[in-house]
Amino acid sequence: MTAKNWRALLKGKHQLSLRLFLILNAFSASFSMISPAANTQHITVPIIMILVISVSCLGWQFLNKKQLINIPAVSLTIGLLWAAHIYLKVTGMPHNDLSFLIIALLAILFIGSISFINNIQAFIASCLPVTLMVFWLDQGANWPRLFYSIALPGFGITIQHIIHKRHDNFTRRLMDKLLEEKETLNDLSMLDPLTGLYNRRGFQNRLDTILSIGSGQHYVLLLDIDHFKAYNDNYGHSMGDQALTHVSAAIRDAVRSRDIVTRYGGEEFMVLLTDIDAERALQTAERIRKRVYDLEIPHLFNEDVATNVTISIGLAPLEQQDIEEALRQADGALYRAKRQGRNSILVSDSLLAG
Ligand SMILES: Nc1nc2c(ncn2[C@@H]2O[C@H](COP(=O)(O)OP(=O)(O)OP(=O)(O)O)[C@@H](O)[C@H]2O)c(=O)[nH]1
Repeated sequence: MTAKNWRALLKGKHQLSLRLFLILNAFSASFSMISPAANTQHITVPIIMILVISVSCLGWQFLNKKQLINIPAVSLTIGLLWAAHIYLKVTGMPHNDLSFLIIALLAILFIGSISFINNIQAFIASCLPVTLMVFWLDQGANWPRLFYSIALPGFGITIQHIIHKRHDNFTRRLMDKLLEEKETLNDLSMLDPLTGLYNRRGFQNRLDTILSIGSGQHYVLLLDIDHFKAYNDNYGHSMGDQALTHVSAAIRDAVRSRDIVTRYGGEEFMVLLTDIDAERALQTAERIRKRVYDLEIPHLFNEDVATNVTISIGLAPLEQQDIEEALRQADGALYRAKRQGRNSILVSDSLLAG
């Protein structure tokens, strides 16, 4: 998951909180009209607007699931409308009703805190207008009680917000870690564990990238260790593994970083020389052959070839991005190199014809 996806997930979570906020406000506005907390004007313009806005936003969100509603704007608007409603109610009363003010304040704080536990800005936007209005209407007569009514939920939501933030951060870190490990596993699944070279999957992955860029001429080398069965049979499988590792490193060192070196089979390697001409490709093949020879890994059973480990190489051009055909041509050249005495490089018929 990318940081972008994470942000989208958080936005989705906030939109869900907004839905709860709208439902609670619609419910609360309807209830205030049917069963008002004080016997003054029941139905005010602000309370009708709260109901209309809440229901409209809910309907709009239901119809346009992918469109996000501006949460601070909606919560501030509803907060201001509640403040206006309270003002109209209180100014219609013969004297200030503290219990009405406290019930109104607690109701708004309850809706804000239960909906926006993970969105402190929206909580403030929805509750601040009412809080200021209630303090202003009370004219400081009962400020300790009002302050207590705000301080308690305010403290609660702050602590809950911190806990939520910690949970979110923990989940985020956990996901980053899992993502990192997935990348590592992905990389590992593209590498041969013995030699550290690309395996066929890794090769295909790199090849796709190179072909999509699509510039220059590329050449394929197929390389095979000579009489490796005899090496294994006489020196043992574990020595065989060591020889494979050294040969792999020699091949890797003999080419450029942009070339792709692959363990193609047991003791067979493939190199894709990228963006290179035929002459340089042949020179590179010769450099590889010599590097392996110069390793001087003793191989007394290399029959008539040498007394150390050697490789044979087939070289073919990659034409029209047809890797299968290039490999077939390189394999033919490798086969002939083996028949003609090994420890040598032969080029494909297609290259000779060209
Ligand atoms: N030690 C070791 N040996 C391997 C591995 N993979 C393949 N081999 C051996 O490589 C040998 C390949 O032998 P062959 O295909 O008969 O060819 P060769 O003996 O090299 O003869 P030519 O290719 O004709 O020169 C087999 O003995 C395989 O067991 C490996 O991972 N480790």
